[in-house]
Parts: sequence; structure tokens; C-alpha cells
Amino acid sequence: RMSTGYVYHEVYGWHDTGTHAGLLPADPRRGLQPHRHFENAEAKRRVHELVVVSGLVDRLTRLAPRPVTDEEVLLVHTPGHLARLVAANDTGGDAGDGGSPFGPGGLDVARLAAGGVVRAVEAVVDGEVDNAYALVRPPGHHALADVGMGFCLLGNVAIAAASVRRSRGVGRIAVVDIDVHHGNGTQAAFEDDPDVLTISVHQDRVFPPDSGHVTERGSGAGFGYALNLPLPPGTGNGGYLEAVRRVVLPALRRFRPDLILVAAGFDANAVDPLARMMVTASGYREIGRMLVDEAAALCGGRIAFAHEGGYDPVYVPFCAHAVIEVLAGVEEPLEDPFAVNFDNQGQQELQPHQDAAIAAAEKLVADIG
Ligand SMILES: Cc1nn(C)c(C)c1/N=N/c1ccc(/C=C/C(=O)NO)cc1
Ligand SMILES: [Zn+2]
Repeated sequence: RMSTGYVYHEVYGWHDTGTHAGLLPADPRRGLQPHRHFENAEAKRRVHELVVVSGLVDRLTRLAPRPVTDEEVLLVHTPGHLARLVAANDTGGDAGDGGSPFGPGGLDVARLAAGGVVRAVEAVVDGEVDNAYALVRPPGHHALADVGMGFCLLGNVAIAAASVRRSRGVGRIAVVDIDVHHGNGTQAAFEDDPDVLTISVHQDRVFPPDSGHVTERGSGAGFGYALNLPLPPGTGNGGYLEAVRRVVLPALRRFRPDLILVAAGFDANAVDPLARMMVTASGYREIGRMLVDEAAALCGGRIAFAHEGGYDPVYVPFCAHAVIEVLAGVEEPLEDPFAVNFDNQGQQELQPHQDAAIAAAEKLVADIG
């Protein structure tokens, strides 16, 4: 039976994003009333609690995270970015874009989040486990080399990929970003590198602004090794499964990765506050199924998931739990109490304009390999 590594640490819930007006600093002068930041501990802590209460945790191999070293951080980030975070670590501060706050010790938590992904990936590469899920916080896929943004301080997945390439000589790595927002940070980290294929499926230009166009394909030697599939708002299970089937899987087959990493955000869920998609737990289960099966076919099942976004505290747990069940080979999945409503919402099936967006990216797959 599968052995699935699982990383979670309670300190991830102590990353303090404070009060904000959700996305902006509160400011009475502008009518911006304080409210807890969207990227608060709730949704992620509740994923862990569901994994424990459902008993799934007993089928997982718990992996303890370690903090990433400066050296590992500098594989992706500039000394200036690290210095900015170090300088603010005692007082708390912001990762750089003014919307990514952290409290005192926030860098220590961020190092442990990135290190949690490194630990999961190392365990998979070393064969300690068949596959793994790193339930980490703060997220990472928006962090750029010299600035944090979109709630991200360090590029968790980018650092893990760079670290195992250096420490274990892993050759080609594919990163599949299913978070509803563009994985701009991971894409930028490997922009000119043909040995790391970054694929991002996301809602068209929801965040970062004007980012993640299908025309963004990498540059130099890396041209063709970044793939972007912006989908229209309202895309549900049908559109997402077609996107995976017609673009992500064929791209992986041409690239022939030695390892697949998944930037697993669940904010494409049908009730997420930070996007407008309609994916449900059954949709996420099938996405997970297709990616895990492709890893089995291409690279000995070596696949690791790193948690990114996903903000509805009630539904994200069901969506993430469904994916972790697939990794662990659970046959009888936990029932999604919302399926009867969410799975039958109108236009869950593939729509013509979604098909057109998929076709535009489908054309680019032939340039891989
Ligand atoms: C509106 C608005 N106004 N302004 C000035 C800013 C900066 C605004 N949105 N910021 C956002 C919006 C969405 C995210 C999602 C992150 C995530 O979940 N990634 O996976 C982050 C920042
Ligand atoms: Zn997101």
C-alpha cells in the first residue's frame, strides 16, 4: 500500500497576518474597516484537524519539517530579499507588496514552511515515502527572487525544487500549479531553465494583476518550459478536468519529469472568497487522481504536493482531504456533504469559452521536449 508522507506543524497556525481590510491595510480614513487577513490560520489548520478527526492521519507517515538554510533560500532569492525579512523579523513587517504582513518571528515560520516542502520532497526523492503532502503556511508561489507578495514570503516550492536538484541531482522537475492564482513566483524562478517545467492553471488575471497570460512561455533556453492556462471565471469541474486532461498531462508526457511537484492551492473551490471558480471536492479528487496516476506512469510515482492558497474554512478542508486520500490510496473517500449542491450547480460541465481557453494552451504543448 502507498506510504504517504505528511508534513504539518502547529506553528504554521501561528504565522500572524493580523488585521487588514482583507487584502489592504485597514484605514478608517478610506472606510477600510479592520478584519482578519484572508490568509489566516483557519482554513489550513482545519484541513489538518479534518485529517486527524477522519482518521486519515493514521494512514500517513508524519514528517517533521526543518527550517530552510540561508543557502537554500539564496538558491531562489536575492540576498537583499533575505536581508529585508531578517531585518523585520524581530518587529514583524511585510514581505514586500504591502499586502503580505507577518508578525515577530514570521521569517522563522516561513523558513519552516519552505523547509516542510523540502522535507516532503526529499522524502519522496529518497524513497522514504511513495508520495507526500506538505500542509504548510505561509504559502509561497507568488514570492519573487527579490520581493514577497500575495501573502508569500519565500518561494516554498521553488526552493524545494532547487534544493533537491542540487543535493540529489534530480534532473527534470515539473511543477503543476493548480492554485486559482497565477504561480508567478515559481514561473519566474525557472524562467530560463528548460529542466524545470512550470505549468499554471488559474483564473484569468485575478492575481497578480495582468499576470499568467497564455503568451508567457519562459525565455531563452527556457522558452516553451513555462505553460500558462488562464481560465474564465465560473470554470467548474468540467473545465478543470479538461484542462488537466488536454494540457497538463500531455505536457508532462512530453517533458518526462523525474519528479512532479504540485503547488496545491484550493482557492478554485466553489465558495472561495478570493476567486470565482466552481471546483468541488470531487473535482479536486479527480485532479489529484490524474496527477498521481501520471506520476506513476512517468516517474515511479514520485509526486509531492505543497499547500498554497484556499480560504474558505469550511470547504477547503473537504477539498484538500480528498487529494490527500488519493495520495494515500484510500478507497472509500470521506463524503463531501456539500456535493449534492455544489456538484450540480448549473454549467459545472465544460463550456465553449472554457474549451477555447484550453485549446489556446493545448497548441503550445507540442513545443515541449
Ligand atoms: C483587490 C486588491 N487591491 N490591491 C491594491 C491588491 C493588492 C488587491 N488584491 N490583492 C490580492 C488578491 C488575491 C491574492 C491571492 C493570493 C493567493 O491566494 N495566492 O495563491 C493576493 C492579493
Ligand atoms: Zn491562490
